[in-house]
Amino acid sequence: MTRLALIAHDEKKADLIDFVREHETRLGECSLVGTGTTGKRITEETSLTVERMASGPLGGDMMIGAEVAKEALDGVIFLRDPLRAQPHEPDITALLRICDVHDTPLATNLASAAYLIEGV
Ligand SMILES: O=C(CO)COP(=O)(O)O
Repeated sequence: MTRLALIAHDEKKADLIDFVREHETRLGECSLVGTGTTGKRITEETSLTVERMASGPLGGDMMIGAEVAKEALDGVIFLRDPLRAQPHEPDITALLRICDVHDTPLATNLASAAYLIEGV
């Protein structure tokens, strides 16, 4: 089964929830993991269940990165907030980097996320 990570910064969480609702059928065929707050909100606000890692600022991005390093993920959708600095920026950069190291599909905006879920 396709295993996907879903992550969004606070300003992008509503967009990700709308995306999940719009693509519920396709995403329902996948196993989903996410950072803490993102996973909680998707689980509460959509029909899908997300396995939750720690919250991003507490190491959640690194936990997702470890899954990528183990090649245990088929893709990562990470809606970053491009307009605000994050306290855990090094963790975010590390996650993006490890996706490139393992050639793991990574979408950081909604348009590319739509392509990603059709392609994985
Ligand atoms: O900060 C995040 C990703 O860098 C997301 O973490 P949360 O889903 O816990 O808000």
